[in-house]
Amino acid sequence: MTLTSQTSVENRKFYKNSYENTQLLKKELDDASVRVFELERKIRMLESRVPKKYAEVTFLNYLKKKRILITGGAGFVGSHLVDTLMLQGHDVIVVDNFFTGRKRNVEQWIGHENFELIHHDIVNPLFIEVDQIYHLASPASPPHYMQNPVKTIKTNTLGTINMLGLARRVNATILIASTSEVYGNPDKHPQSESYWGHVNPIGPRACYDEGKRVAETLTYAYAKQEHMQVRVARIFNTYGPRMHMNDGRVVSNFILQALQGHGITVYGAGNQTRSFQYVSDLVDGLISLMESNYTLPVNIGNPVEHTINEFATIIKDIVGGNSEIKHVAEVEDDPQRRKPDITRAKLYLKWEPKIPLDIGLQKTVDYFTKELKLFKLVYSSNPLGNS
Ligand SMILES: O=C(O)[C@H]1O[C@H](OP(=O)(O)OP(=O)(O)OC[C@H]2O[C@@H](n3ccc(=O)[nH]c3=O)[C@H](O)[C@@H]2O)[C@H](O)[C@@H](O)[C@@H]1O
Repeated sequence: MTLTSQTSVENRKFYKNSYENTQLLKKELDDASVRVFELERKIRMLESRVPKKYAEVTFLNYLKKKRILITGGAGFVGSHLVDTLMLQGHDVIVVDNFFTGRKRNVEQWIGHENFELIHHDIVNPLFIEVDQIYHLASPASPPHYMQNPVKTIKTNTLGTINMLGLARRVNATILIASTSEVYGNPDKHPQSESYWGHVNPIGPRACYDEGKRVAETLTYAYAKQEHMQVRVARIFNTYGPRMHMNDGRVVSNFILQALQGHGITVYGAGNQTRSFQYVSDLVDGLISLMESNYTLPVNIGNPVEHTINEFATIIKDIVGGNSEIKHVAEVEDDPQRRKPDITRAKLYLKWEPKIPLDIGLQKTVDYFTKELKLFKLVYSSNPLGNS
């Protein structure tokens, strides 16, 4: 064998060995990740056997402590409201059918003496004793509410009747979570509460838009006829941690796409606008409204408005990476401009949003980064998703 051919054999051997070593290391790393994941699961299981540590809640005497029902309390917004009201020291009862809500969102309170979780669909009547009701139950993301439009209408009509009936029976104050969607594709800008809206009653969004409009109508009919204490919050686009990975709304879609280096999907030309509020601002607004004496609808939203194109760039800049912004088909009846006029909230609730978009988005990006890591670990250890 010549010297050159001997060297090339050695080179091949060297590369083969280092390739095999890398593959071996990669496999060991993957196995270690799975083992860490399984150990974490075991630790969680063992921890569940020892008495749980809860965040410290304020002590309220029986005159100040309220029994508060939150329908949809295991959902994205509901669970943040649960946290705040629990920390304030109230008795909190969550009712959820877990269609879009998750036990995981409220697991931090399960077992606490002030907390109760009821698996129940509010389309059926509910008989409990409470002082206040935050009625949040309904899917809110367009792909979710359009998936079963009849159920969405039932939840917002029958469900609302049941909750108004409960409030009447026990003389509770009830807050209805309405939406900016009652303004439809608005021909007035920004939208104030006196605007009656521009809704297509037979379009794909109608199940939600009209469902919420009927919910408002029912609320004021009950208030007038039964002399009840009612509050109506018209909630504008809201984002933050605990949004579902499959939520389908723009904030979670764009962040997850940017984090994974996928194309950022702008629907249509991207000139449509939205104004985004961080979830803690919404929670403060809802509590201020409930505690006020104001009975007419109030917009709760952040008036800082962006086009969806601008929003895609903002998220891309925060996340970094190489995602491209790609334009895909527009969605039917997509509202073209949306921005709340919050004069009423400022005047009657002394409320306005505090969290700037960049701060709120950073917290949301951090949340989705963790969620994605967990999802990948679960998936790699159990690709069929069997439990
Ligand atoms: O986020 C919310 O709180 C609101 O979200 C929805 O209303 P919408 O404004 O249509 O919410 P998104 O689905 O997040 O869409 C916002 C805009 O982004 C666009 N979009 C969405 C998702 C996506 O991947 N790409 C994209 O360009 C949509 O076409 C739309 O113009 C709900 O219908 C409201 O009830 C709810 O208050």
